[in-house]
Amino acid sequence: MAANIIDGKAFAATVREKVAGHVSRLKEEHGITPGLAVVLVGEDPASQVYVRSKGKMTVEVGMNSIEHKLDADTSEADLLALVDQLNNDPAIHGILVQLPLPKHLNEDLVINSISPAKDVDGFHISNVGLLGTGQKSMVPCTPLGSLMMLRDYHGSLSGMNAVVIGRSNIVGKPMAQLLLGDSCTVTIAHSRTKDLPDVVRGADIVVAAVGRPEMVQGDWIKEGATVIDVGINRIPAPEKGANEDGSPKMKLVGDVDYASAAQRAGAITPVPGGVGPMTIACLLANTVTAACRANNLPEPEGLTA
Ligand SMILES: Nc1nc2c(c(=O)[nH]1)N[C@@H](CN(C=O)c1ccc(C(=O)N[C@@H](CCC(=O)O)C(=O)O)cc1)CN2
Repeated sequence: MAANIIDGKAFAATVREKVAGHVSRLKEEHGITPGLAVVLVGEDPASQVYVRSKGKMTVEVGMNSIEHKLDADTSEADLLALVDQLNNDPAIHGILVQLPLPKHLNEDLVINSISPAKDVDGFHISNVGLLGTGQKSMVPCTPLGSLMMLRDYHGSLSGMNAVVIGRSNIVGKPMAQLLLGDSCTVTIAHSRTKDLPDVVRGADIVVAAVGRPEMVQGDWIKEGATVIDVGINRIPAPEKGANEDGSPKMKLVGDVDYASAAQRAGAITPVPGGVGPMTIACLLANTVTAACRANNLPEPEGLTA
C-alpha cells in the first residue's frame, strides 16, 4: 500500500500562522516585537537562498529581521565582535549564524560565543547540555520540526522503536534526545553501523540524516513504518536535460530512495517539501520562544518541544 505523505510545506504554514498569532499578541499586549538577526559569511549560493527565505518569512510573521552579510574573508575577531554586539542588543531576541562557515573560521568557537538565551539554532554547548539532560533549552530547528510532524501524525510516540541514521550535532544527536524524551527506544546508527539495513528494519520510526543521496532503500523499511527524510542532496538529473554550458540539470533528493520506501512505509516525508520548510518555521517559533523567555512571559503554546 502507498504511504501517507507528510506534507511539511503545509505543516510549516500552520506553524508560521501560530507564530504570527503569538507575535501579534506580544506586540499588542506587551509592546514587544521579536527581532531575529541572521549572519551570513561569504557567498555560498544555497546559504544565500536560505538566508533570504529566513528574512522574508521573519517579516511575514510580523517580527523584525536584521541581516548581516559579511565578506568571505571576514576575520574571526570581526565576526566575534558582531556576535557580541548582537548579544548586547535588547531589540534582538534571536541570533543565527548561517552554516557552513568559510574554512578559516572556527564554527564551534563562533556558535559558543552566541548568548545561549538568543541561540535560536540550539547549537550552543549550554543548550546541547540542557536538551541532553531533559531541561528547558533552545531546540535545534530541523529536529524540532521533525518531532512536531511525528507527534502530529502519531499522537504519542511512547514505546516506539526509532532509528536515527546520522550522528551530527545539528540533527542526529538532538533528534535522538528528543525521541528519547518522548519515550521512544532509540538507536543512533551511522555509516559504519554493521548490518544497517537490518537495524533499520526494526524501526517503527526512521529518521534519515546521513547526507548520502537515496541511501536508505525501500527493502530496509518495516511495513507501515514512518520515515522522516532529513537529507537535502543536489544530484545530476540528465532526464531533465542540460544547461546552456552542457552540464546536466540538477534535482533535489533526500537520503531515502523515496519511490521504493513509499511502497512499504505507512507515512513518509518528501524531499523537497518535507522537513526543509519546517526548519525555517521552527526558527521563527524559537525566536518567539526566546522573546517570551527574555521578558519572563509564559512559553508560547504549541511551539516548543
Ligand atoms: N545556522 C544554521 N545553518 C544551517 C541550518 C540551520 O538549521 N541553521 N540548516 C541547513 C540549511 N537550512 C537552514 O538554514 C535549510 C535547508 C533547507 C530548507 C528547505 O526549505 N529546503 C527545501 C528545498 C529548498 C531548495 O530547493 O533548496 C525543502 O526541503 O523543501 C530550509 C532551510 C544548513 N545550514
